[in-house]
Amino acid sequence: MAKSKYEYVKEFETDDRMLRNVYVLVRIDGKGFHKFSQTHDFAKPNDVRGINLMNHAARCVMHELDDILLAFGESDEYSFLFRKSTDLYQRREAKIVSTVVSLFTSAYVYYWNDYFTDLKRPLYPPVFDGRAVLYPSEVEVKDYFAWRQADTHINNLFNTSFWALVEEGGLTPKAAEARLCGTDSKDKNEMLFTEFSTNYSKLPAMYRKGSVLLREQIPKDADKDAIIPTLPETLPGSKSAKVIPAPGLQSGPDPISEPASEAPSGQSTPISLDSPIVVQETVMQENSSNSSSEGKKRSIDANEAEQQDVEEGPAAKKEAPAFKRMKKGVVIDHIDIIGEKFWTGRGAYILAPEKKKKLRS
Ligand SMILES: Nc1nc2c(ncn2[C@@H]2O[C@H](COP(=O)(O)OP(=O)(O)OP(=O)(O)O)[C@@H](O)[C@H]2O)c(=O)[nH]1
Ligand SMILES: [Mg+2]
Repeated sequence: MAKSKYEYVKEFETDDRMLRNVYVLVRIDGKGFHKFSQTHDFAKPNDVRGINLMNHAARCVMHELDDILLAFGESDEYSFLFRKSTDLYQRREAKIVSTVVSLFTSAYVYYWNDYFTDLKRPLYPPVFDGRAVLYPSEVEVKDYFAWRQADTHINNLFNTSFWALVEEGGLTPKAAEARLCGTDSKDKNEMLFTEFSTNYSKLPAMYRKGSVLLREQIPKDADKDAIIPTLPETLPGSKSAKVIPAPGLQSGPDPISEPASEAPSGQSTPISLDSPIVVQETVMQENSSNSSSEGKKRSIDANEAEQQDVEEGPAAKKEAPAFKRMKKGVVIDHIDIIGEKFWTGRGAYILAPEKKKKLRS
């Protein structure tokens, strides 16, 4: 076909294909969410409706883009890690970033009323920006997520202390800030406990640790939304996310070891691991009469499970609950991703070596 005389303008486009064989990390962040949260009367310091809506929007992104292995969200931001060998849009940066941002933002607005049930739609359109960062090795990927989760911890402890002083203690914001100036984590924990009877480590893990989206095995017949558990105290009354208030999801005693002194934002802080909430096992327990043994079957692969159903026959099938038939799904949890325990455990699949794929020439 003959080219039009105007077609030469295409030559002005820049080639923004990102380097191959490195991890692609896309982070989105709400623009002016300080004002947005005030305008929409978000609870301070954490609005459970807002957090669950962010989580829902992030899930939509993961459902759409299979190459995302892991996502982490806190406050008004979400990070998405793509597998090293992703060939999505031939790794063109603008296409990838704009797709993530656009899908996230439209889902945020689309599902708004499921969470903010008394307001049909946001009072003005929320805006998110996005960027892509390339990480050459597993070391930087782990440190990246440690950085974001340490940030969650530091900000949340500060905000919890700040709003306790203002809302319960009657201090002005300025006085509260002055009171917290120079304090470390231990001081804040102590203040919350002695002055406001708040045991910080017992606050919902979703506030303290952020939200982690993983790809794991889920029951084959599970509705992709139904598998998303939420802390009982965070039930948003969502219509689209059928929340399972699983018994194992209460925020129990949580021996998080606080950093000795406040690290500046951006510096990894040694936070110890507590017992993670194992979502899959919780779901299984709900369906199972023998929870402890059934819980161990969480790693059964979909084909393997179907095969077992066939081999074991109808008698075995009667005893075996339906969830033996598994598929990969997106699950949400609020666990420590700082430290090796996560990366060698539930997160092991994320950094596992990929099968060699022929690269496009
Ligand atoms: N009250 C309340 N505020 C929240 C919540 N989540 C996020 N925010 C607000 O969103 C802000 C997010 O921080 P930033 O991204 O640094 O602030 P921003 O106003 O979005 O600024 P830019 O990202 O630079 O545009 C927080 O400082 C809070 O003011 C929430 O659950 N409750
Ligand atoms: Mg922001």
